[in-house]
Amino acid sequence: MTDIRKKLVLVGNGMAGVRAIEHLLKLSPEAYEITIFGSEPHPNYNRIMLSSVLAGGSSMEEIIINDLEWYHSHGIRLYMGHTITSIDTAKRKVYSDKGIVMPYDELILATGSNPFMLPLPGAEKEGVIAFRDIKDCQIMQETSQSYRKAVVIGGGLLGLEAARGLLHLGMEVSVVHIHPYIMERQLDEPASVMLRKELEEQGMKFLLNKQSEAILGKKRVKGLLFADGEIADADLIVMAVGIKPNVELAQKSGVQTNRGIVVNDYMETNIPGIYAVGECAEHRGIAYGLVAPLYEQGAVLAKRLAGVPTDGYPGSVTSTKLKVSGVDVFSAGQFTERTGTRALRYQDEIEGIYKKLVIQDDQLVGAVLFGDTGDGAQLFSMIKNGENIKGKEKELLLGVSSDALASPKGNRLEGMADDEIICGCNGVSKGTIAEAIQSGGCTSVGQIKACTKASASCGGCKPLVEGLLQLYAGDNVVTVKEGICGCTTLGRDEIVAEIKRMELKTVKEVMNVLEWNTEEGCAKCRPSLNYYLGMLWPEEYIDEKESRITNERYHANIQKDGTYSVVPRIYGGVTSPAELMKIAEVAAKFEVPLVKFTGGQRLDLLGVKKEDLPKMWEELDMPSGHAYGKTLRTVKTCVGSTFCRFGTQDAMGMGIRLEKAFERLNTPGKVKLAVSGCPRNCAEATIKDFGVVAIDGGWELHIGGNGGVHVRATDLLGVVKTDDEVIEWASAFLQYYREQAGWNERTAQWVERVGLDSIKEVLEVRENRLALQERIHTALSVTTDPWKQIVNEPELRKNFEQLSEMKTV
Ligand SMILES: Cc1cc2nc3c(=O)[nH]c(=O)nc-3n(C[C@H](O)[C@H](O)[C@H](O)COP(=O)(O)OP(=O)(O)OC[C@H]3O[C@@H](n4cnc5c(N)ncnc54)[C@H](O)[C@@H]3O)c2cc1C
Ligand SMILES: NC(=O)c1ccc[n+]([C@@H]2O[C@H](COP(=O)([O-])OP(=O)(O)OC[C@H]3O[C@@H](n4cnc5c(N)ncnc54)[C@H](O)[C@@H]3O)[C@@H](O)[C@H]2O)c1
Ligand code: SF4
Ligand code: FES
Repeated sequence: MTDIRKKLVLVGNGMAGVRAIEHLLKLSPEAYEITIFGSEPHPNYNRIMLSSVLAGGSSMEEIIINDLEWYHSHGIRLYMGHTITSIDTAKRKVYSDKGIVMPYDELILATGSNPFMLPLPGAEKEGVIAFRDIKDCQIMQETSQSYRKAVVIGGGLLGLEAARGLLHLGMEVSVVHIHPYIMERQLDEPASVMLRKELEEQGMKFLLNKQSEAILGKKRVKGLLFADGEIADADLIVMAVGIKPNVELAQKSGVQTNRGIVVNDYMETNIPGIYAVGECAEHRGIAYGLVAPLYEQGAVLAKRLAGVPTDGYPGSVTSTKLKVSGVDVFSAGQFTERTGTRALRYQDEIEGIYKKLVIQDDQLVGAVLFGDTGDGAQLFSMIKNGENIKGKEKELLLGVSSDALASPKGNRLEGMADDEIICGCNGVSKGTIAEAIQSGGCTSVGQIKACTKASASCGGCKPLVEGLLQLYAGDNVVTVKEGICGCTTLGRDEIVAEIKRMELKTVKEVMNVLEWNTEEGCAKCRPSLNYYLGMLWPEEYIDEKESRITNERYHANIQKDGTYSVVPRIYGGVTSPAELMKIAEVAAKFEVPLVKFTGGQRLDLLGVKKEDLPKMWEELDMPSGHAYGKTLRTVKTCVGSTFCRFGTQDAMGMGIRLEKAFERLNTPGKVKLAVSGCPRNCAEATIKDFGVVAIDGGWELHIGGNGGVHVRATDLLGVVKTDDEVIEWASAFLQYYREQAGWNERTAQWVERVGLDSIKEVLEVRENRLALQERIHTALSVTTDPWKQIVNEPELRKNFEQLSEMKTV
């Protein structure tokens, strides 16, 4: 019996083309007899996940989207490893390089892109490749077995993901970039600089502002020569300098091309019956290079082919997320300022967070997030929907949680149309996820991932998927435990318990024994492990300087212009004319551009050059104020009974005693204390981590307060009579916090998480307090003043000054 169905041929067995076919099969499963040709010898796979394969996160098998059984079960004829070399548009036939001639009624061109290869002399040498397909991935894996040095040309998304993968494979990796800062197409300069520093900490080297001139070597690559005459040694060169739409077949067959194959809003080319979709298509002058818009195009094309009415494809706003473990970078829309736009920025160099929102006519038009990208998906949704955000700008900058999204108040998710794409990487709509929860019974993000593929690639959509879970599954949501970072599935408590149980003593040992999935860890887990090990083995553990954040390594806060600030300790905020004169002299001698009183009652000398730091510390001859670390910062005091007529206790004396007792203590997050001499509370003790307020005949002890972004008033821990009791309770509280909280968790978050009662229960038992006090004494007994140590140890000082002199690339 002859098949009377129309013949549909797809050229290009990649992500966009096959996605269009999947849609078509849903809309009109019997309409076409389908044939697919693909040059690659594989079924359709998730190209996005090649980065994950290279970085050791997925296997080749795991990235197959449609296995051969899928083609078979849908009656699709598949020619793998066949390249279509010509089209006879008059006779409606395509010709393959292996001699197949296939007639068509409708033809889809989905030929994707070709990587752009710099036409450098020597580019044909062995060991010079792109990063585009499974074959490239395999070459990199094989090369890493016998060679050491890799150079990646191009500091864009692809280049950085390739570089991370090569690091994982054990190679030394240098990224060559033509501009002064990386990912300039997605990031502004501050975010780019933060990203580069983070990647440098993971082991990547950067050669910026470099123009590649020639590839050196005989048969195989040996090095890369730059226009300035410098040479980078290389056993492997990966070019990742952009892509160009693959239009060759269309061009020679008379289909109109420009940069890409020119299509209208229905993905139709100038030749009747021929369509183009994906990276090869140029729509309204744009050829997209990310899957989300390509999937949107595929959905429109499928409707067109199925005869289902559609408004057509309007074009897309795009967002990107770098898929490098331990680094969170997000960028969307129009992220640079131009006439008529306003920008809001938030930068926290200590926590490594940068956020920028670009606003035009009260609408969010672009965003850049670094370090904390949890809100990326929501912000992107707002950019796409053109929502009016007047009055909410700051709230958005500081962060909206997924709870807020799902709540009736912030019902952004509720208001979203069912066909709006939630997961751009995998083209999963809100409706599909809702169905998986409501009809498919999914109750966790993992189940939704398995069922719909949403959140299976870059993970950027996870907050939205969580929001939908809350919206549709409510109380049935199963929260799946997550690791402290992408390098492990273990949570904080499990890690601490295992370190204790197995007596693990170094960061490397923990990573090996607890089977970290990255070799070097990341910026989240390395400092955490360093802290936990120091907390558990105070007398044995040698602090790993390289696992500390930058400010803690330099013992000074880096400022936005690259200079540092120096804050000496002034106990309880109480100083003297002699001390003030000394600070003034040092400030004048080193031409410090700004001297400022801090909120914690001390003096901040700002704008100090890196190379001046040890000399200034030496001349000041004062202890470090630790204004940069996760440790005791300040103890703010009021004048108390010494001068104030309302004062009932000596607030200054108590503050100084507390500061001397706990200075230099390593804590999970920074710790601020305050002491007020009466309940008028002029020292604002009730927004501190540990606040002491004098009352008649004693002291109130308050815990878990915070100023800053999320203001939290303290909880009352208890009331004590004597000064010694204040010290005993403060010691016990701080040590309990040290032992129980997660690294980077402030007391306010910790108290909120575990509850005041659970803390009281432990601390109200005197034996517990004394044991905790003893342990805090041990921890404190091994600390030294870092400034003095550097000043007095020539080796450290030399290293420090050499470090200071190093040029930042
Ligand atoms: C390593 C890597 C990571 C990426 N990460 C992301 C990411 O995180 N997020 C994101 O959105 N995008 C990412 N991308 C981009 C994304 O993979 C592409 O946008 C997407 O794959 C393009 O789909 P396509 O179908 O248009 O082209 P392709 O997937 O390239 O498919 C085209 C197919 O057509 C075949 N073909 C070409 N010409 C012919 C012919 N004449 N005959 C037969 N077959 C032919 C090609 O061999 C190819 O298999 C990444 C890309 C790479 C390489
Ligand atoms: N996470 C993701 O979303 C992701 C990951 C990988 C790839 N992709 C997509 O794959 C495609 C290819 O990625 P890409 O990074 O190659 O493209 P790209 O165009 O985004 O970046 C190329 C980079 O190379 C730099 N460059 C250009 N010429 C250079 C030269 N001579 N020397 C050094 N640097 C040079 C450019 O300045 C640019 O930053 C893009 O469409 C990208 O969006 C996306
Ligand atoms: S808190 Fe009380 S003692 Fe301290 S300065 Fe204010 S009024 Fe005086
Ligand atoms: S958006 Fe990348 S996995 Fe969903």
